[in-house]
Amino acid sequence: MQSFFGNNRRESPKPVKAQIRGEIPKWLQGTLIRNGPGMHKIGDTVYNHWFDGMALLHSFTFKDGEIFYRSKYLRSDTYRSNMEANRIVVSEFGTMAYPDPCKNIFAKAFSYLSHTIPDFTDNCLINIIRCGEDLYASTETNYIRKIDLETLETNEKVDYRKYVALNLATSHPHYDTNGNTYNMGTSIGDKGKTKYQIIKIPQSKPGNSELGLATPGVLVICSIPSRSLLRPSYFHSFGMTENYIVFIEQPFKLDILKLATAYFRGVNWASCLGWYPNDKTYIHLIDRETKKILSTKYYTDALVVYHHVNAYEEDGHVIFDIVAYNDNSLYDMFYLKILKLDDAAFEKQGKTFSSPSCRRFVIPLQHDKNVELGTNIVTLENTTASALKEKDGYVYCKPEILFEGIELPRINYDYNGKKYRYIYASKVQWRPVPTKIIKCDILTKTCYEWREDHCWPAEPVFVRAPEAKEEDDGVLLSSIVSSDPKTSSFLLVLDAKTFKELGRASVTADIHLDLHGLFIPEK
Ligand SMILES: CC1=C(/C=C/C(C)=C/C=C/C(C)=C/C=O)C(C)(C)CCC1
Ligand SMILES: [Fe+2]
Repeated sequence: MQSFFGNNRRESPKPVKAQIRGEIPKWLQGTLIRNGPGMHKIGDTVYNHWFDGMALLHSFTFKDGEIFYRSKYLRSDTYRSNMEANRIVVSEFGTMAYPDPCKNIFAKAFSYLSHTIPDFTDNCLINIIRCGEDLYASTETNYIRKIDLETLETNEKVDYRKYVALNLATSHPHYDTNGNTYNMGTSIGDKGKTKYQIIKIPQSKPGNSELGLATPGVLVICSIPSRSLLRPSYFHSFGMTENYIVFIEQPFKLDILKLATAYFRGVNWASCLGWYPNDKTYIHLIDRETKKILSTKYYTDALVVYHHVNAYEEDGHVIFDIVAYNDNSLYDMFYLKILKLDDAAFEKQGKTFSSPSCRRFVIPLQHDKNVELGTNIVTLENTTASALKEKDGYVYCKPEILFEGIELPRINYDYNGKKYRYIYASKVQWRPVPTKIIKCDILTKTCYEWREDHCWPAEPVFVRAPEAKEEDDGVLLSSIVSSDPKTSSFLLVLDAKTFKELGRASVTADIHLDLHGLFIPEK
């Protein structure tokens, strides 16, 4: 496990033909493009955290029964500056960079003061997002980088701030069936206010290089005032049903004053995230039509969620599923000094971290105003999730635990915002790194697992079969990194219904453990 994480991966900018074993479905035409950290050491300087590494894009292209692999480092401004200096000169999530130490002290003093709300990095390493025909590499700052699907080359640098007041934006947008993209972010201290913004990016006409320039361009659907001006909640994703946006304002907060002073306090951005276990977690439902926030104050106990799984409406309830933790320790687990521990030490350390559970919340949209305080106002059948009516318009919600130990959840996205049955995810046991791929059947509560020795699977991506009738008619794609020097890494293709292996495509290239990605079908 040790060597695994911290070493730099070589890019393979030219297509590498994969060695195929088994039967890859002929209908599978298109490109799986994914993103993740690939370079953790620059010159003599090393990043502290796995989420700091230079973004390495990679892709598997399925064409007429053949599969080609390629990978290329994102040529972000950060990448270029670091390469030019042959050391880390731009700060990331877990690593604060300082100007050349031998620079005179005035330059240093000046550079300290110029880092109030810092100009964040454009090392977009987390995901790939679609705006109409255009693809962007994304992180959680205000920058995204347009990329070329085929060559993985880096194009325009786009700053959300040019279109909308956003200092941070998630890497987990949603898409509607008309090709519009929805995302959420945080506007810090604009006009003295801190608020969460839900934006809609209409699909840009092909060739428009700027983000969603199609008229009317980026739209703010709704602004949600942060409960705290200087400590807005951190959030990594959100939910969307046919009629509602689900936003969870959790007690895992970004301290703006700490953020603004981190630079000359010599600490990293990660240390500006704070966990407040005695605070509540507020659940906001925003009506997509009226753009209004529902007035009922739904809340639950303190939790930390990174990934929403899905959300839908049924019989006057909004049901949403999330992968949640009982504290904020996950991000601490990804410091490279932890990930490089040998297995025994890692296992001891790993057990101190809270593990994920997939939790279902059921939120009644209406309820009889006269019911007794303390009444459970969930009227939906066969769920143990509850919502207790309290005074002053508060409703205390408790989830049903669907599954334990799953992360990086994906679904058949045709069912996003709709009642669904299957979750495809990575299974993690006391270590954040996925060791198995799993299919969870919400109806029967049964799971199927795939694992193999020395194999480290990525988040499984579902691709629907052409004449799909059922939700799980399709395949699952996962790039599997092999830690056995005698075995090449490979792309695994599973039948999503039977969870049986259909085939695998071995690649003699340096495949890295990545974070998230997308399958783009051949047009
Ligand atoms: C640089 C930077 C940030 C980066 C956050 C990152 C890079 C988060 C990555 C999260 C992942 C990969 C989660 C996986 O599930 C913040 C904290 C938003 C704000 C300050 C500047
Ligand atoms: Fe994520």
